[in-house]
Amino acid sequence: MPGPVTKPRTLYDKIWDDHVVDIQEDGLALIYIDRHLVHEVTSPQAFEGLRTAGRPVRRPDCTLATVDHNVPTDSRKGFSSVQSFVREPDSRAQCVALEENVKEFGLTYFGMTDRRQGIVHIIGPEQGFTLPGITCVCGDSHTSTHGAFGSLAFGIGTSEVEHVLATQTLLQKKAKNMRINVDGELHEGVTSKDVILHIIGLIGTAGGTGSVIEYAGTVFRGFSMEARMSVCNMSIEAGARAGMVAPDEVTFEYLRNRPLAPKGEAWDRAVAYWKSLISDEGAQFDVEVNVRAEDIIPTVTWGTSPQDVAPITGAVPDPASITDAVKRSSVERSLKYMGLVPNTRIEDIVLDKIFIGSCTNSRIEDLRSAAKIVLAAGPDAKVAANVQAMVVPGSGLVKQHAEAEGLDVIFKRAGFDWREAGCSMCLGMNPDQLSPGERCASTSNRNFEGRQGAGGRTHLVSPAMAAAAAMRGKLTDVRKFLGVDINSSGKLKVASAFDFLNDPVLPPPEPEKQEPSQTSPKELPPTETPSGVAKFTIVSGIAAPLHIENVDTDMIIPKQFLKTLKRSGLANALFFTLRKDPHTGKDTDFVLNRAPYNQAKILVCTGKNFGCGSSREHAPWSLNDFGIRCVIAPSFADIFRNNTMQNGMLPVALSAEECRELAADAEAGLELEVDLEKQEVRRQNGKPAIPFTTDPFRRHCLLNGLDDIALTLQKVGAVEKFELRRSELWPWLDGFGYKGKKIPLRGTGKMDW
Ligand SMILES: CC(C)[C@H](C(=O)O)[C@@H](O)C(=O)O
Ligand code: SF4
Repeated sequence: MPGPVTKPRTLYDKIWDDHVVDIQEDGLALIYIDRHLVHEVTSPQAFEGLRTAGRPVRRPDCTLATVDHNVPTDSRKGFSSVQSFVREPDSRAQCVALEENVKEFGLTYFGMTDRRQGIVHIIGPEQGFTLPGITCVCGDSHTSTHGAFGSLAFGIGTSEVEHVLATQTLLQKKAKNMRINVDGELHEGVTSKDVILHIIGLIGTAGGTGSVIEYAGTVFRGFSMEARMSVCNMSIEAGARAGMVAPDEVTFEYLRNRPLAPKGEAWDRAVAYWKSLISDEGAQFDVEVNVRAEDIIPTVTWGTSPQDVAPITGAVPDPASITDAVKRSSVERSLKYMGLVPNTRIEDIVLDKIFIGSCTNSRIEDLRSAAKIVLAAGPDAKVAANVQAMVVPGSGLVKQHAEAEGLDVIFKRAGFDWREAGCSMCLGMNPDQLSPGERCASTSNRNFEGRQGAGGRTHLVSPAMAAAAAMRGKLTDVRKFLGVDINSSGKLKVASAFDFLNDPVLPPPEPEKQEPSQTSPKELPPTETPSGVAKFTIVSGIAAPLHIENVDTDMIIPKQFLKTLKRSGLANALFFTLRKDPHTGKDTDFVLNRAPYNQAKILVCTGKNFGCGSSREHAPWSLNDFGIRCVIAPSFADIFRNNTMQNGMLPVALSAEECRELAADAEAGLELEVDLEKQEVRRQNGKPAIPFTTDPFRRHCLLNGLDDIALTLQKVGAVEKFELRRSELWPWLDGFGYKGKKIPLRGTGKMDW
């Protein structure tokens, strides 16, 4: 008898199905989390929450912590303690808090004297903590990096960090399946970074919203793990929930013998399972994008969004040629911030700083590719006199590896600064920052306003392009160092990188309407459950209009305010760079500084993709502190939307037209009323209320002020049952540890935990 016909599934479908602990009728699932990475910026409030509720960490064996964002990258030769080494008091407080928390909760921790310390997204793969087929989370948006191993890896906010620490699960709605195929052969000098920048240029920073991207095609198959990680890393810049590449021999070879990878018989069992992790023939993707490898050439960004890309042979766009008014004004704004004149040739852009580092590009292969260009410039070639250049390896082990290969010597001889591991000038939470007006070619992933320092200007590039830029002092086509005949490799659709401005590859995003639920309130958890968050029923009051697209969370709250150990006190930090004049420190005329909008309870944004970028829950915290309880926009970035609802706030997605109408009401001084029970926005001008939809479970929780963690803890039986099954099917996921496998450490030889 023929067996049951199973529907072909995607790689994402398979990992999802293998992790569902419990599913509600409305499709919201409780999924098990196999690996949790923790860093000092997004965890203090989560640990504090556990402490207050008297909850332990459920799976310390599946949790790994390190310090990365705040650590100074100065030499640690004279290091004696975190207290004396981290001089900036708020940075120090976060590092010390993590040290205390890992001790109190019994977690594995790579501290500053441990050579395994580094950026979370570098150390997870390096240790074999990241494995194929797992779910992996971290309070950090670039957790998407780990999807390169064929895992479901995504960033979460601090409330969700607390949820995972307490329950080892998360409440999730299944995302859409999106596949990006890049086939053909890349031109010489074109790297994984150019590929992902090109893709983001094509689909835009909201192109992947609500989706998990699978990267497929010959180009990704041919990529090393390092290259796949750089691509998956920037999935978040494409708006996606996660990015992934199906595991193959390249993946297995990378993982073999890593300290935390399975060994012996467990390894064979694991590989057999990992080999099943491919999208089946005929599996359905909701969105599919095809890119020709030959169309990609070294790519850079010119503006303040990762989608503002241009081929190195191109020029800065001219707003005058853009018909769409919102896009035109966004390009004008970017060019003004970037200090660039329309039509400037990209190769004429002169730089002040070069940064080679970050979780996108600070692995050994990245450093090799940069060093190769330095060498190609000639044995005595030096960094151009007008620039300062720095290399920041992603982890202590990458640094050690690079030094063993002599890469440090190549860099130092040419005049690069060779630093210790950390996030460094990617974000500048430590002392490595751009000064106002300084222009930097950076191998990081975000070129937002003020990202690398207030007033700093960032051009995103590959490590090889960064090295070329360092040697020439301006943005430079790296192929000039490789002896490539640029004209012959270029029957290129050079305009393609600008095409998104007028001709998007993807259809414009639909407003986010939810399906009405089948779930009856009876089936939802009881309202007597211990309540932890503020209720949201009706909010009425002043609405502030905002006409910006892709409002990123760096813009909502800049990095200097992420150093807090609390969830409150952030009202003044909200939209800080827009609200304060950088020179005088005085209030600008930004909408939230003006009466009556300084009393706003609702924010109406007419641009799509509100809250994109970083996972910082500080963004909704600061909105809340300011008094804004509801944000209305055409679409929201996934992590931001979750974060708001964790804080008793409501994101309302309406069509662009409806948002424009409500913004017009706001501009006319008319108040709005948002009613979650009735799911409508009421207006004062006699026009009909505008209906909206919210996920039924979330609505129930908001209306009743329910705390997710308390609700999930009621399902502990299902979680235990799942864990038993997990131990049987995937035994290598349990109880990792370094017992008996201690890596000798520098200095005292003591472990940090
Ligand atoms: C600090 C953290 C919340 C943040 C992120 O989520 O991405 C940071 O890593 C960043 O790159 O902005
Ligand atoms: S994007 Fe930058 S700041 Fe964020 S984790 Fe990566 S290196 Fe650190």
